[in-house]
Amino acid sequence: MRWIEVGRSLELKGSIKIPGSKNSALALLAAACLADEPVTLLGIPSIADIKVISQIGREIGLIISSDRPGEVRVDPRYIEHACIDPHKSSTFRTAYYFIGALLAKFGKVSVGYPGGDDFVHRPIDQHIKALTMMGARFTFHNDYYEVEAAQLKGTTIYFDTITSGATINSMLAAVRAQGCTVLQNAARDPEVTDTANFLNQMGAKITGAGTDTIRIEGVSHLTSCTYTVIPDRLIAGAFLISAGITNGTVTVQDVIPEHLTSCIHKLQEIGLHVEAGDNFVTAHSTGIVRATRVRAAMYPGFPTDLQQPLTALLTQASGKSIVADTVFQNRFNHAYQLKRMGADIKIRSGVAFIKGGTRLKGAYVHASDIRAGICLILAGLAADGTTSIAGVHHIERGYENVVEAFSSLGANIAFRDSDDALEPVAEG
Ligand SMILES: CC(=O)N[C@H]1[C@@H](OP(=O)(O)OP(=O)(O)OC[C@H]2O[C@@H](n3ccc(=O)[nH]c3=O)[C@H](O)[C@@H]2O)O[C@H](CO)[C@@H](O)[C@@H]1O
Ligand SMILES: C=C(OP(=O)(O)O)C(=O)O
Repeated sequence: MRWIEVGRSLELKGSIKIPGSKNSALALLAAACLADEPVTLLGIPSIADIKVISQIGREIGLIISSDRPGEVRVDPRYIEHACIDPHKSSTFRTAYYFIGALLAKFGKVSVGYPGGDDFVHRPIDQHIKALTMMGARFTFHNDYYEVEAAQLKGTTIYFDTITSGATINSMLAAVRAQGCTVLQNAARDPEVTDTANFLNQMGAKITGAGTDTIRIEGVSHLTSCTYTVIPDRLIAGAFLISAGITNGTVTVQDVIPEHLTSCIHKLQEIGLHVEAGDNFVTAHSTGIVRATRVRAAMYPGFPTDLQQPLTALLTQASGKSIVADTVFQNRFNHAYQLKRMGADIKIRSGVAFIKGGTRLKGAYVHASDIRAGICLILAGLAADGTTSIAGVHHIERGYENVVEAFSSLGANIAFRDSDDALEPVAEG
């Protein structure tokens, strides 16, 4: 068994280069299947989810090679079939992008039900609605489902709820569909825009990505290109929050500061001094941590994926904070773990009420998903004693070298496994 041990670590200091975005990279790797020629992707993070999607790709005949870290060459010319391993599909969220990416070429795709972080209920009804409106037919089996379409046809789709996954999947399907597809009430997330930019660079005709109306004119051929994935705004946000909880100063480099706008404003409201340049953001603790209200919402709202790390910081605020998540209403597994560390949090009707100012103490805790894991690392940095975090495989789905990155800022943090001597990590 492996776990992460964190010792109290105050005043983190330094700079972190932010890797490419997990959520974008997953979409781009699937999108590469639409091309008729090899493409090169730069900035692809080395994380578990990418390894699984690459394995799936290889199993269907996609040739994926890499000469340098982050650089991935994808040759889609020899894809043989579109039967995606149901077991592997269920170990991460976005195997469904293979539907959008392969349906036009193969006429039939089979795929397992989506996995990923478990927030009780993550429906895919908007994917089904959009693809059905474009002419696809779904058949559901116990462990997998099949999607068939002799010819996808463009149409106007109004999403009942704003979803980045269904927006990206529909855009992928529309790229090689006949005629024009219009996506209304579309997600405006940077990962949607990134996918559209990559597709356009291959020759797709997509306009409006980044707004709530996206138009896609179907094309019959997509060419080779080299494209760099956007930086991971969610990793960047978590490191900025780490400055607040440790009373330190942390710079995130190679970021697009505009993608962090809601996070920057929230941290300023809480009391941090935040400075943004062309491609960096620095968060500097002023020693003040004010309580606040957070309503996690779809982009450009405060990201649900930063709600958990921010909650760790709010346990140290002066006063009572209120956190609601309008995207995943039950995304509070981390709160129960924080309570084991001494935090005073009550969850009522999908809202977390956090009484700040409690002294956290190290405990055995479990990361139930990626961001819960990062939340617990942050809490561990502020806690007395040693915090032992199990569920490391969840964290590794989304974070590259998380232990090395925090160590480089001065954190007392280490991987442990059952063979290690049970020496606690040092206290700062
Ligand atoms: C791999 C990936 O990119 N994951 C991100 C993606 O997940 P994912 O793409 O799954 O999230 P969505 O943007 O689709 O979900 C947004 C909201 O729409 C709902 N919904 C979604 C699809 C659907 O068919 N029906 C439906 O009702 C969801 O339950 C949720 O309430 O966006 C989430 C919201 O920013 C992030 O937390 C995840 O990190
Ligand atoms: C929810 C997340 O990921 P996924 O959608 O892949 O489960 C996340 O990255 O926080």
